[in-house]
Amino acid sequence: MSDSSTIIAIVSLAALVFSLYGGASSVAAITSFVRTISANPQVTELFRFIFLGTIVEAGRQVGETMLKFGSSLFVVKAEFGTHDFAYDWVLNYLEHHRVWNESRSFKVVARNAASRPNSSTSASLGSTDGHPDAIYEPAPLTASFFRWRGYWISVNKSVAGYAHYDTGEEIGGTLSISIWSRKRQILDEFVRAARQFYIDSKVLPRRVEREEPSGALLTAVFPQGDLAHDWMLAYLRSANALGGTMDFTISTKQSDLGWGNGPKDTVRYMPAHDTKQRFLFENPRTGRSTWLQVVATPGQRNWNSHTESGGSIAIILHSSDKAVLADLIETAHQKYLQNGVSTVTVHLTDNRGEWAKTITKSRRALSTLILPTDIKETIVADARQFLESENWYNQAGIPYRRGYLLYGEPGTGKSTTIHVLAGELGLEIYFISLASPGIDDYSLGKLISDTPSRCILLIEDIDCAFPLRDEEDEDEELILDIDGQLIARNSTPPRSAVTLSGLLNVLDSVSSEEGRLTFATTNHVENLDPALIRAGRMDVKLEYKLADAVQVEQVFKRFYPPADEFMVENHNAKDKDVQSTSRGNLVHPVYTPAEVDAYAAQFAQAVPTGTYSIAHIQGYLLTKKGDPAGAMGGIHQWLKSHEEEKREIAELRQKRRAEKALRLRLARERADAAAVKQHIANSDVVEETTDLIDLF
Ligand SMILES: Nc1ncnc2c1ncn2[C@@H]1O[C@H](COP(=O)(O)OP(=O)(O)OP(=O)(O)O)[C@@H](O)[C@H]1O
Repeated sequence: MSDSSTIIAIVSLAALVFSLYGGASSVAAITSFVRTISANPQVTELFRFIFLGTIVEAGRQVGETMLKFGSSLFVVKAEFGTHDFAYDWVLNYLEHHRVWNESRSFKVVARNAASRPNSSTSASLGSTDGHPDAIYEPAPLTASFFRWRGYWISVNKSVAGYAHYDTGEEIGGTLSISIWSRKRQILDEFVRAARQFYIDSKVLPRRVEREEPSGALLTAVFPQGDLAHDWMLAYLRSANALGGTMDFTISTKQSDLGWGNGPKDTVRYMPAHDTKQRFLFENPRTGRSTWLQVVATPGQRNWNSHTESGGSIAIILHSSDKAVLADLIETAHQKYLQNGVSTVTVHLTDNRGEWAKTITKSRRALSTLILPTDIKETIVADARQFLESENWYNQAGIPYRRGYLLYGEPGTGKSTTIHVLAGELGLEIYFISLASPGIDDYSLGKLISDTPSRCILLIEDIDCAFPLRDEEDEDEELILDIDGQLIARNSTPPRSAVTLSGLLNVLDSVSSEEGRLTFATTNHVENLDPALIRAGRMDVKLEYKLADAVQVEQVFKRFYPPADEFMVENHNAKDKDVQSTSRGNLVHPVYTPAEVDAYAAQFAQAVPTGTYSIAHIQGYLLTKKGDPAGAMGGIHQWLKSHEEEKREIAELRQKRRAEKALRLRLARERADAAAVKQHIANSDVVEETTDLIDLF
């Protein structure tokens, strides 16, 4: 059928339909109209063009379908969603291969390159000018081709859902790759290579939310107040966990634990609350690395005890292997034991009887504590075992608490022992002096209930509270009026407002059954009430004596540790005055360990055993810093002058005591005389005498 006859047929058909509704006259009009336009060659041409177009389009669609079918046999395709780790592997790998290098279409962002997880295509415009870098990213919808191991691969990055405001990381969107090969395993190889490259290059992974369900992640929460929380904190500090964060809280408070800095720094950097730190956990057992994400949630601050509770550290492990989590906890524990706790925190009270101040002291090594035999190891083991035996105490129905009484001469190491122990066990010290103003039965109870469960409660000089009433204190001063009447007693040490029953109540209270170690120290154990020191309240009693020869020798050696390498190298010079070196600000001659040992032995022989405290000896040695020969040479003179000093003090004391006794006697005599006078004045005898006198 010719084109024109087709048109005539179509139009006639339309005319027929129209005639059914429009009538015969209309049909005739339309038929004549169709005839007229079909005679027009331009109209005929137009209809021919439409017809041909329809055929071409149908052919194209058939061809495309066949091409798709054909290419599925020769091309392997894969799609990666931005919300998955596989996306990060592939994107990182593609960027490394500079796939977008030849591109003409970019998205440019201004950002600090260090904060970008995937920024290898960044074009640095200079980061030293105080402005962020420009980072070139492939524009979405740009297809790129590159060759990989002999295969052509095309890459297409679809429009991202949106970019995270803080990090610039894209959320939503996809990345599709097509590998021009019939072999499926090329895709496997490509993904494996991208994954391995990602692991090796250790790029910062993107952040993930804790709530995000993912079979690729493990989440563990460490609640504040639990020991494992402290282990993790110690690990985060040592691993410089702030490496991946841009959000900090800065503190100059010594009590705040910085995560990325040593304890000696004056300014501490801490992660801003609720931000996510990412860093690599190097597993010492397997030698492999796993990315961690850390979220620290602060707890509620108790302004009385200056403690925090209810917070947590959440760890998201970029691994689904639970053994990695176990390894992480073990590593953190080891780190905590090695050097995690480098300071000891001590809480002090104010004069209103409240926890007011916190100070930190450097941790003291166990080796610096000099006690006879193995007392220190025993006490550390005892406390450690107690802390690990909560279940046992609960099962046995025994209150979970332990009391230690350290008694003996001043300066023999009682306080030092507690300091060392706190460092060893990673516990904080809550220090109460019963003689402090503001401490009475009520405030004592409140203070103790405000302490956390795992801590050391230190009650120093506990005897201040309970001097025996029937024994007169030798330093007591009686204040009498002019008539010898007793006005007041003035005595040292000061009396405490705490009563014995108040203290016993506090020690026995339910709140003190939560794994707390109570330490009491005294120089006068004989003054303590037996009820206070009975087992159950004071379970371990340790006597501290004045130094014996072994201890004296050890203190000496501690003062003059072995020479460092520099000193040893120079030791062979003949003239000791010439080969001096400096330790701190002191310039002193150099001595070998053997020489120091010999001086130490002589020194220990010279000091009479059981006569001086370590604090005393330390005081003398401090005047001979870096000079063991001088220390040895001067000891006899020091002992002599010390003995003289002691004798003088004893004589003075004796004199004062005699004077006091005399004053007391005179005062009593005066008081007796005054009493006699008064009695006479009031008595009938006097009245009668007076009457008699009056009579005369
Ligand atoms: N056994 C010891 N080992 C190491 N150092 C000690 C020892 N005894 C005392 N010292 C040193 O002496 C100083 C005082 O010690 P410490 O305060 O522990 O004595 P103390 O027995 O508690 O005295 P006090 O009864 O007067 O409170 C500290 O600086 C400490 O370094």
